[in-house]
Amino acid sequence: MSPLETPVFPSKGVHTDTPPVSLTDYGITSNGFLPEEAPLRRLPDPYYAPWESLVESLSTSIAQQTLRHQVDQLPILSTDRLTTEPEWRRACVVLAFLTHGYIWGGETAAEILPPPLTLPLLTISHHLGMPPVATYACVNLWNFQHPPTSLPANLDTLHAQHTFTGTPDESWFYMVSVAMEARGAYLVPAMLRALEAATTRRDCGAVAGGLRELAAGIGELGGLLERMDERCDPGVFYHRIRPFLAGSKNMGAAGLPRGVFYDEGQGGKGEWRQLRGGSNGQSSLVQFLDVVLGVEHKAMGNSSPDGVGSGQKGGGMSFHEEVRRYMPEPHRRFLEDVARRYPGGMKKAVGDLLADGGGASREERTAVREAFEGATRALAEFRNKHLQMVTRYIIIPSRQPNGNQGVNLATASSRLKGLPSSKGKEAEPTVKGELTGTGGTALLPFLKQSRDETFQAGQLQVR
Ligand code: HEM
Repeated sequence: MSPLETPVFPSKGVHTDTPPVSLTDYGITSNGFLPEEAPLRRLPDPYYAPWESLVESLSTSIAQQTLRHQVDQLPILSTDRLTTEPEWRRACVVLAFLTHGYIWGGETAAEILPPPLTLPLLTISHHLGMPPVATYACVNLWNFQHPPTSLPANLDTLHAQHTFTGTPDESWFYMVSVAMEARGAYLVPAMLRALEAATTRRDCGAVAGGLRELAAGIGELGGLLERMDERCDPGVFYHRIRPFLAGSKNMGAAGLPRGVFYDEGQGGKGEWRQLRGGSNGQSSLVQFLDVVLGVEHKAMGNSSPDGVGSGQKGGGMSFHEEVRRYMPEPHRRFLEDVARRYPGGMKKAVGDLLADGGGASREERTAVREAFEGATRALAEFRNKHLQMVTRYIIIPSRQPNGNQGVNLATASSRLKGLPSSKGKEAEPTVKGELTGTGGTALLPFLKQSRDETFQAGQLQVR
């Protein structure tokens, strides 16, 4: 059976090979949340040549500060000629790069996005079920290339199709995530089977085996994460790459007090929007691991309005819940359906197994408990590695002068503004100045809370 035919949600209590729902319904492939085939390199219809030629020379136009003028001259192209999903995704990648290049690629931030960008981008993002910005899907999931004989899990042969800076560091930064998504892909069907074994068959051997597999898989993801240092320089990341991924939320200090106006032409029609920037926090794979284990995140990014004019508010929602809106719609739906199908995930299922035994021996129950604790520890350790990386790539460079250029628009917004933390207190002034993530989060307290919530999930009540 191929991974695509793996039963996802067989009827409860019945072990059947006929899946009522399959992973393909959620856009999940044998590469997990990555597409099955490497993304298109170009839109096939020559009608889209104006977009393609601009994105091809993106880093040069940004460096020469000609991009805005070129975008302003673009014709307003229709999305009617996008016929397949890979084409819609390709169009999203192209316009997301052009959009962030337009906003952040000048002496001052551009507050107004022109109709040649906004009109097609709004239609495309609506089609894909994501906000009209450079999401994790645009810069990572749909922006890679690899040789035909290689697999996307092989980080050494992966390259980004597009970057803002033209640096190998930026390509590597994106490709580390792509390799992680590919490496973790097998965990999706494997963990659904383990959840099924825990909740319907109550098969201790399968549950313990699945959880051990999960711990090992997370360890591999952590190994890939640590390879970031090989080819992505922290100074290049902080001063040159990261500013382009910034959003329009909490960006007053960078010249976007109202966010960005998406000008839809027709005499001033349009909307001010405040949206998060591109962040790996939008990875569906990592959130899937949380759902599987039953990790509950309450940490908030911040209390600023989000999605102004769209009727959506960030307030009251945890960061993890909020960023699901930045995932492709089928992936978001998948996470919601899995959480609904297995409420409380493994934490609840393992707790139930341990509480009533279900005929399992003491040894079997001990094995399940230890495997569960090991898997949650592995995910918390992954988050610890990530925290260390954030220190190396954001906290330390934020103390050092920017040797490359005078103005760094997006980092200007990172200065301490006394953002409220999730506990309602002022954000911890751990490091003078730099405290917010590209998504606008009060950085270190938020990441530490996410890690601690993962450790807490491993504390089973039943003994
Ligand atoms: C140079 C490397 C990296 C840096 C500097 C970095 C920075 C950050 C920052 C600032 C946040 C806070 C949220 C936000 O601003 O949106 C964040 C969150 C997050 N990042 Fe990274 N990141 C890096 C690499 C990665 C990679 C490769 C992954 C793997 C997919 C990842 C996964 C996450 C996740 C899942 C969150 C949400 C918080 C959590 O669930 O623990 N990051 N990251």
